[in-house]
Amino acid sequence: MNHLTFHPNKKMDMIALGRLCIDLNANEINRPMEETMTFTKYVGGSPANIAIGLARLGRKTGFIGRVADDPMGRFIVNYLEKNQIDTSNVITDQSGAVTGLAFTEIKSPTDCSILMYRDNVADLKLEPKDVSEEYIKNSKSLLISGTALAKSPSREAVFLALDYARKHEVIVFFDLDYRPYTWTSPEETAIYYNLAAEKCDVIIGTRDEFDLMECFENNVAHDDDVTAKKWFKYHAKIVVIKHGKEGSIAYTKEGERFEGTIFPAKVLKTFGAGDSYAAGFIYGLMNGWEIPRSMEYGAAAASIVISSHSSSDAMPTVEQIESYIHKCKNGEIVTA
Ligand SMILES: Nc1ncnc2c1ncn2[C@@H]1O[C@H](COP(=O)(O)OP(=O)(O)O)[C@@H](O)[C@H]1O
Ligand SMILES: O=C(O)C[C@@H](O)[C@H](O)C(=O)COP(=O)(O)O
Repeated sequence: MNHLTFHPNKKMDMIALGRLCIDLNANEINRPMEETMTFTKYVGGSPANIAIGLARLGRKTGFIGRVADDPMGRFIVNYLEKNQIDTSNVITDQSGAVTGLAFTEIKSPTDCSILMYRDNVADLKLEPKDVSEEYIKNSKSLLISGTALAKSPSREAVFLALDYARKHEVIVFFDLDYRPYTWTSPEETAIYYNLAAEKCDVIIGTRDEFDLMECFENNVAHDDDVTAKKWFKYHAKIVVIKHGKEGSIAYTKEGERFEGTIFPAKVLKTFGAGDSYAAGFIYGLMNGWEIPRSMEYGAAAASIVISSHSSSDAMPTVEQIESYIHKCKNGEIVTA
């Protein structure tokens, strides 16, 4: 069944909007931050990671965002360009804002945390005037991430991009990507997340993220079916609820429900799972695949990334995913 219709005659496959940051991932794994001495630098930020993931899979991808006018900002733009991501709509901020940093602590493969430095960050300085109607019109899809809704003017820029997408039949993916640091309160988050989600075709989030959005509702059982149904009254065609190593569940407006399993992984760290899952899943949908096959691709991409040191640089190619799935099905890769 064809759940999404991507416009066939558009130049770009996906434009991502929002956060372009730096991840500093601990080199000394299995240690708390207090004892971690060295880090490796990567491009980071959820929408950046997803765009890199989709570009690695061969899709034509672009970005709308702001970077700081500093060497970190230039590192990000160079990296996107090296990965064939169009940066014509990435603006260098001149307000003195800085690049957002995420230091990761890997205490154990299952106990990871992220320490974010996000005061006066360039990505949240994105303005409505930075969002080009023409650029969005020429893309088959738009990806927004929840963090870009955290503050003005980035918040207004997201809503303008959503209006342009609706006007020009651009499919919108919403990765909820909740990061508490930049929000004032859970209530504020819920209100803006709900307003944005009403306009999106595909909503992807963890159970915790949907719980946050439902803070004014009565879904005490945290029931995925209830969550998904709500969105089909609006614009959504597909809702995906992720459950970490328990896998994921996808719902469609037509009433289908698909359970996605996971692939084995030699887990180094858990972050990066969601972004790689989104890249693989979106790739499948854009190929016109059925939802279970798209979920399988997302889950395989996630297993590859959580078995690697980075979230962005480790994004796999089609060949890597195919080979991973093949090896798992042959029993050559098993959970560590
Ligand atoms: N420990 C794990 N082993 C294998 N796959 C995993 C593991 N954790 C997550 N995944 C995969 O990554 C997907 C997204 O992970 P999840 O943790 O739910 O998202 P997020 O990283 O956004 O919190 C899962 O649906 C699953 O396919
Ligand atoms: O999103 C960030 O700013 C940090 C990411 O780059 C980081 O790699 C990460 O946390 C990925 O998150 P996930 O894919 O949602 O697990």
